[in-house]
Amino acid sequence: MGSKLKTAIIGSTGYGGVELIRLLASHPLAEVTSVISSSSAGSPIAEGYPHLTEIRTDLLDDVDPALIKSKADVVFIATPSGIASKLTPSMLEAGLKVIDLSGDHRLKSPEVYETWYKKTPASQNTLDLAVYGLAEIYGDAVRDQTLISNPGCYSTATLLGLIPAVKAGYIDPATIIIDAKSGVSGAGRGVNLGSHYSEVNENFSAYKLNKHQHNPEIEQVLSAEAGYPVVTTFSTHLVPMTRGIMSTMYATVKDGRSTDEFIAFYRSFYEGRPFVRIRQEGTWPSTKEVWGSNYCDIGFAVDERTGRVTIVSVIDNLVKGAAGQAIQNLNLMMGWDETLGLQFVPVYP
Ligand SMILES: NC(=O)C1=CN([C@@H]2O[C@H](COP(=O)(O)OP(=O)(O)OC[C@H]3O[C@@H](n4cnc5c(N)ncnc54)[C@H](OP(=O)(O)O)[C@@H]3O)[C@@H](O)[C@H]2O)C=CC1
Ligand SMILES: CC(=O)N[C@@H](CCC(=O)OP(=O)(O)O)C(=O)O
Repeated sequence: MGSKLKTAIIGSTGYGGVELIRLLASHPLAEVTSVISSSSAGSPIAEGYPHLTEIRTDLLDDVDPALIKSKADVVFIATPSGIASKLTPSMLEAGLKVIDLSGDHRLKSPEVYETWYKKTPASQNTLDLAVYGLAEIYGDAVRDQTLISNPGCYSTATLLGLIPAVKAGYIDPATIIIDAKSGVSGAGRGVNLGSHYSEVNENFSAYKLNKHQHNPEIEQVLSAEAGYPVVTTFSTHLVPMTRGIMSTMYATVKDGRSTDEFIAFYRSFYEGRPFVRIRQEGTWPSTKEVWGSNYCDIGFAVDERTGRVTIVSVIDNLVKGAAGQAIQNLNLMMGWDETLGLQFVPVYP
């Protein structure tokens, strides 16, 4: 225990924070030495999460940069958007490395952030410092950095499914349509009408159409990869399940590429990246097949009749979409094997 890297979690009483606690409990080189709460400091975390009884007996700490620095070297910030932007400068000043799970440091333009999140943006200086941690694509840039911005859950599933095809010119980026669905834990632990059992159970609803805050994040990355501005239609839906995201993407195929060519190209693109698994022709992934794991599974179907490809990408929103990728980024930041503490077989059925 003594020689492990010490980490702290702000927002430890939320779903993302509690998932970090679960995953880091079996990390070989890192441990959680401080769990932090803005509303319940002084209480044991197991009071709100009895599944942590006898696993974490320590009391929740205050959000105090000096206290956190006295206990840890890296801090995960798993708070609602609009809060990490306020906390990060004081954490960096205290000498902590920061991994932000919220949306506050993903968009490079403060104006774009303000438009989509309707909140006060982080300063341009802090945004310039932040490295976007889509681990399979930008992992090399994460090493030795002090501020990592963990991608959005929908963005992770979507971008891992689209980037290779956009980069290599397999599809026309102007034709991309993204149809995405999430389980309810994506909305966090806070109670609101939209995540109420009676509203969600036996229901399937669209929300935030053309207004979702992950749309500019997806466009920012695809534009950089394409080399020119890309805009996408991005539709989000709530599914009556606890965990899981499925992003189904449609685009016009270039140069008559076949399903087999997509599969072979994506396999070579993600070679050596163990968390992306490409399905064989005729099988498409489902959310249960990645449940509780850090995998992103991707499948393809080119329709010669329409000239379009359908790309299906699934993740567990709380693992690859949040805490798992944050730990993958911690591993990359520290120069460790990216799979440390993340080698879970999905829970099935
Ligand atoms: N849920 C998911 O699947 C994903 C979530 N994310 C992002 O990760 C972040 C956390 O999400 P999630 O865990 O689901 O959210 P939750 O709502 O479950 O938890 C957020 C936590 O933030 C803490 N918090 C609230 N206000 C403050 C504050 N002013 N200062 C410090 N802490 C505060 C709260 O704890 P307390 O009151 O104890 O301080 C709360 O438990 C969000 O930005 C979310 O968008 C990203 C990808 C996926
Ligand atoms: C089901 C559900 O409500 N999901 C959330 C996921 C977003 C999220 O996690 O917030 P960030 O923007 O900080 O990544 C949503 O659609 O807003």
